[in-house]
Amino acid sequence: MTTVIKGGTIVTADLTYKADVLIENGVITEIGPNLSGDETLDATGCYVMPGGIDPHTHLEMPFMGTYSADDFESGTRAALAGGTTMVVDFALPSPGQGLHDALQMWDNKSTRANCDYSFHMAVTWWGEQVFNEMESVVRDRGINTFKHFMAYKGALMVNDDEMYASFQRLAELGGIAMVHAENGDVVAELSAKLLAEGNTGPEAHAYSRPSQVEGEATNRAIMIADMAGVPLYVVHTSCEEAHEAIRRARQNGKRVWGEPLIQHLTLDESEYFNADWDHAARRVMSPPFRNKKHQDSLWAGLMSGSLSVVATDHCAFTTDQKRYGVGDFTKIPNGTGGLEDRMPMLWTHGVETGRITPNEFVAVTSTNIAKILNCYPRKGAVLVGADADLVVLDPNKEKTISAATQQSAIDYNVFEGHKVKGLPRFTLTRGQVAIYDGEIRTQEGHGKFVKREPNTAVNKALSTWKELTSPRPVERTGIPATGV
Ligand SMILES: NC(=O)NCCC(=O)O
Ligand SMILES: [Zn+2]
Ligand SMILES: [Zn+2]
Repeated sequence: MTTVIKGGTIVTADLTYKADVLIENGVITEIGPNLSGDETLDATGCYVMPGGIDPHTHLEMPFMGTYSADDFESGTRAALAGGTTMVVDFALPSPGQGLHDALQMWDNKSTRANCDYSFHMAVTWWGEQVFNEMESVVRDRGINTFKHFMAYKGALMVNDDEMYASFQRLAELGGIAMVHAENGDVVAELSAKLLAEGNTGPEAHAYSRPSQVEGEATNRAIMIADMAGVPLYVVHTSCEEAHEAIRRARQNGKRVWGEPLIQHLTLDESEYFNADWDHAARRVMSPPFRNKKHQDSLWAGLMSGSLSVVATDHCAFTTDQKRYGVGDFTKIPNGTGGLEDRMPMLWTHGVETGRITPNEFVAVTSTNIAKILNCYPRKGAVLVGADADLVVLDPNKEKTISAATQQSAIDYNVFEGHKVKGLPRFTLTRGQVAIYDGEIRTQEGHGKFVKREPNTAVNKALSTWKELTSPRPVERTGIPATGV
């Protein structure tokens, strides 16, 4: 059975051209004019693009005394409805738990996925077992990215010595370090002070995490990664201070990538000052939403290339779950949704406004991610031989975002009421049409795990450079006799 996508304009990270796309057994087999197949998808007036890759999700994650509400079934259904065809979730060992043990739990949950997925591994504690298991996680399981939380003190946070040890290990293994960059010690101090002064509401979450805590931690992680000789990926970059650290590091030749979220690009801190407790608490996430100055910085980073990708950090909690934090903002589960909305929100606020081009849109939602995480060109490409993970985006299709019509399991949407233009006419996951003109045709269990090899070109270049410039003894001709 073959499928042809006919009459559309192909938009990739570097090209825009008219052609049909032929798909057989889940992969692209031909691109060109006048193709035909058993099934035809009419893409007239549409852009045919690589499906989105969301590099940062937390599906059914145990966190802050509960589990995030979207699992691999509802989460990947939401993803496909919005044009995203692959998610990368974080396998999170609890303190003392082995990495393979945690992976087993994520393997069990992910069997329900509707689209392909991969995992990042989190380093939530440090010891010989973690050091040893990292090797087989990279070599046997095909996971080359390891996240370190510099915040969530007393829970997931690791200290600088642990981070440095883990980064060095990753440099040896050809992996990539990731960080949640916030100074967890300062956040803990500020939170305790705010609570003691009677600041218990959701707005205090934002007060407890000013942009300086993120800027400091981002810069610290960059310097530690540079000393360890490992490439660094900074998740959910939300502010100018963090962006500035990334921008400066990149200009100085360091291998660093920054990942803004669609929430930080389009929603601001005024949400926390809403008089309705539920409204504000539903938007509690770390880092918190910022002001317009920070948003402009993030947009400029995407336009100039100092920031590389756009994610969601999809970690959705219901209103009831958010209410665990009534009377104490530190108990509000941190996280917001966005899987269904990332692509349409970015198209609307990025492409429709002229802030980014359609090709840049493809780069930051898909191709750059596939290249950094090392699954390109199987993913993130419209090329013969690539998986047929595609979105046929209709630039004239509009909707108003509403929890009433969303795929996510939660009872609200942080983008509620936002009008978006640029929606999938079709979304294909390895050739299977999962979204057909608004109709959900997802298949639970269709998704497969995507292995990602270590030692990317960036790893090789960085380790070559580090080796070349490493400290070595000076060769001297005349060495004086030992003094008495
Ligand atoms: N971001 C957030 O608030 N929740 C998800 C966990 C994390 O990435 O920090
Ligand atoms: Zn985080
Ligand atoms: Zn996250």
